[in-house]
Amino acid sequence: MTGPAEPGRFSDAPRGGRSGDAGRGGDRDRGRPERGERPGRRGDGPPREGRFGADRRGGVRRPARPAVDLPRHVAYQAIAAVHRDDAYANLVLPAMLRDEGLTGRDAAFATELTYGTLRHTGTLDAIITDAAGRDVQRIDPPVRDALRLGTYQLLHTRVPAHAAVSSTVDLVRTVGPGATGFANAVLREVAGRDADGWVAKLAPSEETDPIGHLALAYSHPQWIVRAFAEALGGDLRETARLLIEDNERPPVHLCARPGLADPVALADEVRGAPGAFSPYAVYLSGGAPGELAAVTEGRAHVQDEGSQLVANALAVAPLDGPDGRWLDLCAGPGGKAGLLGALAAERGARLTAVEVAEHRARLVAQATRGLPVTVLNTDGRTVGADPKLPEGHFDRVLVDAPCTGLGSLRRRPESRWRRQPSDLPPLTRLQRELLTAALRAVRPGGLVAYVTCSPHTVETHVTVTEASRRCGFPVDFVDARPLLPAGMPGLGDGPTVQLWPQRHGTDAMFLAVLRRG
Ligand SMILES: C[S@@+](CC[C@H](N)C(=O)[O-])C[C@H]1O[C@@H](n2cnc3c(N)ncnc32)[C@H](O)[C@@H]1O
Repeated sequence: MTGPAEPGRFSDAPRGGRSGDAGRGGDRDRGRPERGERPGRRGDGPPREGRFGADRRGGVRRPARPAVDLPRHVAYQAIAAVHRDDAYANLVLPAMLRDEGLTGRDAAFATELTYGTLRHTGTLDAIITDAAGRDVQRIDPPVRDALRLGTYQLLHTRVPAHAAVSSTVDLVRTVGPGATGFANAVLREVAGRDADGWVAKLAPSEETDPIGHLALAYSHPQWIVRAFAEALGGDLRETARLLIEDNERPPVHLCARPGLADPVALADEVRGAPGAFSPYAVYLSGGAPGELAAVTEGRAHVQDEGSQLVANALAVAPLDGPDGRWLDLCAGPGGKAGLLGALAAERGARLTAVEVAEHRARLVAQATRGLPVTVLNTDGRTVGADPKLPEGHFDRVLVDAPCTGLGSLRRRPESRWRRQPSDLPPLTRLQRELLTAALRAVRPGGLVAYVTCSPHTVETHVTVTEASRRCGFPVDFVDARPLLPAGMPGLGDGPTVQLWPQRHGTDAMFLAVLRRG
């Protein structure tokens, strides 16, 4: 799966880390408007007109209540929307930044606070519970979100402690009046240790409970840490490196569409750098990718390099016989269909792109405009029943299956806390059904690439093994490693491939290539 780029001008944004090492937020409080000079919010918040307001008793002017500065206010609103309305930060935050007119460093600061607070929520909650002497779940939700934001600033940015505390107390004054004393006391307690000090106090012992330790130290649910550790063969050091990557701002990659853009020229055009692995990748170092001319003109699209690699692997896998009918069985929103469609155009092939959700099918149509792609808004499991999806018809088939998305947690900051182990059974059933449909759709001798943006072995190895065993056709595994660029490190023993953020700088994409006998 390819997620939208993290909003804001990420070149300016301070990076959050486990310790205060990476934050550069401290500078932000120097040279910024005094609190109260800028209005905090529209409508129901402190007045926009300035630092002094009219005394309610009439006439006499006195200092107004300090307002919350706009970046923190926006971050708070985004975090509250995620928790209150089940919103997605990568959708609500850009809209809020736009509505409030936040750009440049202010937008980057609001983005860092929002994403950082959401990623670290589990550990922030454990710290707040300890500091407050009461379960964080018993704190009024608006005050709880304000405390999370304040605690994140204290432990993961270089915002000076006094600024983190006072701005959070100001925020609590507007969202939970009556709790300012409580918030002040909790934050002062939090400020008594740094992030490492809190981990030392609260995390289970590394020796007796290594999973519990990593979960608290790097703010992931334990079941996810366990799944990562299993997929990494029990290597807990590498698991820790992966968890650290999940807490970083993700890179933004472009895919220079083959035949439409040259990656080296595109890298010059966007002041990026050609990718390390994908022949089409360009790494961006800043800017708003959606606004680049190459993207608006359809010469390139935003796509994680790992997604490019797995789609390209299907296209380059050796195949005997006809090679003109390609199928993408789970196409929305169209990232891989965009790349496969451009490759199909070069090779005289045609791609059928299937997507069950209507709005996502429309996105696929947009993403593949001008390419030899037919979009079908239907269920991929109807292969054989839908005349447009005949059995044994296609030469190359991609199944980029719906999955937990555990391989792209860095792009979806709240996702790790929303996902549950109970999501796995219905997802893996659907994955098996879609892969079985793909094996029905491909002709004998044709190829199926099964891809997930999750390294969870239940969604990867178990699904592929079960589906290929039970599909009713002879199926061979093709070694996927030679289908990736020569010299790419860390691809394991094959025949499947697992990419990793901490090894390859990509999302954790899984790839299995199957040939129908
Ligand atoms: C992982 S995403 C695919 C990402 C896409 N390949 C890309 O690169 O942009 C999985 C997609 O499968 C779609 N989907 C889920 N169930 C489906 C089904 N039964 N048939 C077809 N598409 C389905 C989802 O709506 C979602 O858009």
